[in-house]
Amino acid sequence: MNESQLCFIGAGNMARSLIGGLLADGFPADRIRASDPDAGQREAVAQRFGVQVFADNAEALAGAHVLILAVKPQGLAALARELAPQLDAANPLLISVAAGIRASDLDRWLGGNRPLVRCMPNTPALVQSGATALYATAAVNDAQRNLAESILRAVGLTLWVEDETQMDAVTALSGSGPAYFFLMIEAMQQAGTDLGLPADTARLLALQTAFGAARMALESEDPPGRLRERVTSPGGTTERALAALEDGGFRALVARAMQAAQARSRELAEQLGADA
Ligand SMILES: NC(=O)C1=CN([C@@H]2O[C@H](COP(=O)(O)OP(=O)(O)OC[C@H]3O[C@@H](n4cnc5c(N)ncnc54)[C@H](O)[C@@H]3O)[C@@H](O)[C@H]2O)C=CC1
Ligand SMILES: O=C(O)[C@@H]1CCC=N1
Repeated sequence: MNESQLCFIGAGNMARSLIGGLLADGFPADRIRASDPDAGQREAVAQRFGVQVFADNAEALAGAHVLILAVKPQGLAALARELAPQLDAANPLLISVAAGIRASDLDRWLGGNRPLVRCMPNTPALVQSGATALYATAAVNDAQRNLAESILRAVGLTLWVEDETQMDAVTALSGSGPAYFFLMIEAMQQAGTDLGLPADTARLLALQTAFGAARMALESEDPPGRLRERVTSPGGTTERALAALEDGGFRALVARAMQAAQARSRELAEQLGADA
């Protein structure tokens, strides 16, 4: 991605996470532009990251080699139709981060046969600890595939899926996943406070424990189940806690949550993809 100019269309949560992660990786701010109709969003991005911002998408994308479409799925069809006539001359690589929207629908809205990569990143990209699955359409050549991968790899782990339908499951797992862990941290912090700890102590212990467990699981050759067993002394405290979680249907609840997210991703594809 050495000389590439990147343009983010939509400067909200996901764009900011990607921009922040790219800058932390050493990507120069003067090669990133962002556009957003919302003045508050533009100001926030310009102030925080020092990138050039635009109210007008056409102005922002001039000269860009890569366009990252980071608007809500509901706004993607209208945006793609607006962009289509402006893409012919430069033929930039397009990267969509939108949940649900199928590459074939987006490609149709963009005028057809565009080099288009659909991906599902997550917000820990901000701290270069993201996880992104990518899917390329037939119009994407090897150089463009490498370019898309290098952009997302700069902010965390990347992997390609060859079967696009898997993107709905990826969205349910890693796209939405940070929110599940944040909820767990919130719940543990609250429970710690309720058990009598000062709020700051409960917060720090919950955060460091989540971080330590994730890091240990990542770095260990043992599966998480084995690591769990090593915390669980027979007749001890963890055993009681885990029994309460299992009795409460924790695993089934997680499965239900992810099935709901996958179903919503499919539903978005059906509802919004029908837009001619
Ligand atoms: N937030 C997350 O954790 C993740 C979000 N995504 C995807 O990223 C996309 C954006 O989500 P968020 O950043 O969370 O939403 P957001 O609402 O924070 O940001 C979207 C931005 O797009 C702007 N926008 C709307 N219409 C526009 C247009 N025509 N041209 C330019 N900008 C326009 C809005 O003003 C807003 O600032 C969605 O499609 C979502 O599915 C994907 C992975 C994770
Ligand atoms: O909640 C959403 O729809 C987006 C996609 C994955 C994470 N946030």
